[in-house]
Amino acid sequence: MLEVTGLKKIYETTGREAVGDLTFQLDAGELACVVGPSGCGKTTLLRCIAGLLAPTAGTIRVAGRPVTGPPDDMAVVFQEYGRSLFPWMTVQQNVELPLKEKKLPKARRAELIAESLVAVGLDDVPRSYPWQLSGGMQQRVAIARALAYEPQVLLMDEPFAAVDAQTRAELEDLVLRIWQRLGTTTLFITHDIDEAIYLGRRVIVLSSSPTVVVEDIKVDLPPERDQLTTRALHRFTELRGHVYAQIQRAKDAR
Ligand SMILES: Nc1ncnc2c1ncn2[C@@H]1O[C@H](COP(=O)(O)OP(=O)(O)OP(=O)(O)O)[C@@H](O)[C@H]1O
Repeated sequence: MLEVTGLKKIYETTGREAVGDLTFQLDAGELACVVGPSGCGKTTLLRCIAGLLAPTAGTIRVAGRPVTGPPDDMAVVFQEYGRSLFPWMTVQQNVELPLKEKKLPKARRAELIAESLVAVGLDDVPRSYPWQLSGGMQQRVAIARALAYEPQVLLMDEPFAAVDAQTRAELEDLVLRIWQRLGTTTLFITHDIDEAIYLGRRVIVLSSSPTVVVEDIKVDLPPERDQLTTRALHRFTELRGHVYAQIQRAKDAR
């Protein structure tokens, strides 16, 4: 569903090689997390996949089609929910906007808005404005907007970095529930090793810039995740230690 092959990105303005040579694939329905040291090019990778930035070399394909601009069948949830929602539009209107772009008929739009707001637990505030909601609720709106769009691939760029720890745990479980129900191919970028292991069925560990894949780990934890019991498993601690060591090694190798 998603193929990144030999991706390289040099920022022309500074000559900085952010991404060196990245290759990985995601099968349809997979949920993989990407972790790496700070500044290792995670956002650069995401922008290239989302068609917002042209790679210097290499190719990205979604469902076999090369990405040359923002793909129709992809949705992105960014870290900064405050800046990704339109403050003059209600929750419902924010969710509806990309559906209008997709030229869906009104009745279908209404159905998708209702379903996605129920999925994120916001069906009681469709007529509120983003600024009337908490940070966690605003990020739920951004997730609902991505889901309503019914993307083939969902990209999430550190979506919970700006919310408090309790809201973060709730939103992580929300992502898992939705993924288990819809099976959307999801690439989740985070700097948080625990979050990557908790959510991911695979964790792709990146090196420092110029970035390569250091390791692609299969997370062999029970498929049903629980904030308390999963994180208390011996295997969870082992995986965390392993990923941490890999990232330290990647940093030291600079
Ligand atoms: N527009 C830009 N122009 C020039 N260099 C850039 C640009 N954006 C990012 N970089 C550089 O590319 C490298 C990777 O940055 P990027 O933001 O992709 O990393 P990141 O892993 O997302 O960082 P963080 O963990 O801090 O979120 C950094 O050295 C950064 O300074």
